[in-house]
Amino acid sequence: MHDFNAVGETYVRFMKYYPRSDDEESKTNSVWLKGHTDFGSITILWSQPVSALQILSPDGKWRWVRHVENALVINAGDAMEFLSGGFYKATIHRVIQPPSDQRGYTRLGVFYFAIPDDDVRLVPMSESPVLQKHGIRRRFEDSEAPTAEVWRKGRTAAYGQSNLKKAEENGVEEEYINGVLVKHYN
Ligand SMILES: O=C(O)CCC(=O)C(=O)O
Ligand SMILES: [Fe+2]
Repeated sequence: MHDFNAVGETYVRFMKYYPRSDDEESKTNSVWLKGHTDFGSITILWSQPVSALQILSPDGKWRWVRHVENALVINAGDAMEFLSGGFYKATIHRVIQPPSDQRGYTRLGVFYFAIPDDDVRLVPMSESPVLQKHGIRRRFEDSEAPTAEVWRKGRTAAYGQSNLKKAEENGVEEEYINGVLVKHYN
């Protein structure tokens, strides 16, 4: 599934966030990267001291991911949710302006995005006794489940391009990618 010799797009990203002006912050509501899920299986983030990453908790509150020295933060992604039949939910996370005592620093991010090999079909591992015990939630009929390649290309192509429709109730932006509802949380 994550075979070193197979074709796929597992990658490492190194990213620097520079402090923004008050004008930029007010135009973007202090959101640096909108709420989203990553599309691979897991993402490994090196914990680093300038807080900015938040996750959306099931109670609807955004919570800071606290820095722990030398720790790794692991996010489950879409592929993990599909393969585990919903047992592991893709983490909804965002990046916002750091708390006031940490503003003014350049923030470094180092991320490892593990993505299943291109030819892996994202169907639940229904032979797993754990999933059988907890129940399997399918997002697609197995016959229509996308491969990792189709899913990652769909999600990548959609970045910044699609016309997002604001959902009436809560202001969450939504789009369909290969028949699956993808949400962007502000
Ligand atoms: O900067 C961060 O801590 C997270 C970045 C992120 O979520 C992403 O690049 O997908
Ligand atoms: Fe992310």
